[in-house]
Amino acid sequence: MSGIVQFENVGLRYGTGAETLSDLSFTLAAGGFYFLTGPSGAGKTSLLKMLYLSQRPTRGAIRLFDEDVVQLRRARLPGFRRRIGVVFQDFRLIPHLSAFDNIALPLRIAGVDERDLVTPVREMLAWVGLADRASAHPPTLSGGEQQRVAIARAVIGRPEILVADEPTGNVDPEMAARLLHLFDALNTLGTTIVVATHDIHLLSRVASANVMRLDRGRLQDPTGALRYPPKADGH
Ligand SMILES: Nc1ncnc2c1ncn2[C@@H]1O[C@H](COP(=O)(O)OP(=O)(O)OP(=O)(O)O)[C@@H](O)[C@H]1O
Repeated sequence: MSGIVQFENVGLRYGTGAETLSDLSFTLAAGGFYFLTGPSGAGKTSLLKMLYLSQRPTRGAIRLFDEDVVQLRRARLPGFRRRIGVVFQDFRLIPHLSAFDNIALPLRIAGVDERDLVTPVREMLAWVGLADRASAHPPTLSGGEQQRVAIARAVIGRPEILVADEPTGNVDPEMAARLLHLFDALNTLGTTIVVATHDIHLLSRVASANVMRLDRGRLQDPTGALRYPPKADGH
């Protein structure tokens, strides 16, 4: 098995300065749960952007769903992106759409019938604790509420990969645990999960999760756990 995501000697340089990310080589197994952690500025968001195809690497190879995506033609990008749910650090909700309509968006884009999307959207609103805010618009929601709408929108279409950048940064510990449970449930259904977080308390909450640590643009992988299959001796 080759993994759903493969990075091979990937490097990223913004402009003409030093590389922001260097020598990234790892494989994520389909159906795995991965945390990406590391200090502020280590490059977590930059790595995720390459994974969800909003940033091309300056060197190296990236394969998604068993296809080389570095030289992907622009016309093919939407097809790949539809298979990846993204929770952006800055949410990126559509301000003139209600919470309900923001969450319904991926289903509408996928052509789901209006009659069939009401129940899943309402269930998702309830799951993230916003059942009574369905008609509220993002500018009238708190940061934590907006974050929960963003998470609901990212997971509702059951993407093959879910990428979440600091998805619990604006919520209290109880809600963070609930959201993580939602990711875990999605993972059980087969979605590969990648969560970038500063919050080291989150890391122990998903027993099956692998932890990827970035430090100054390099991945720390002393045990080789990011290789699939893992090394036979477990070290
Ligand atoms: N578009 C860009 N142009 C130039 N430099 C950038 C750009 N995006 C990020 N950087 C730089 O790349 C480095 C890594 O940033 P990145 O946002 O990936 O780190 P991070 O680990 O996600 O940080 P944080 O935890 O604070 O969100 C930083 O030094 C940042 O200033």
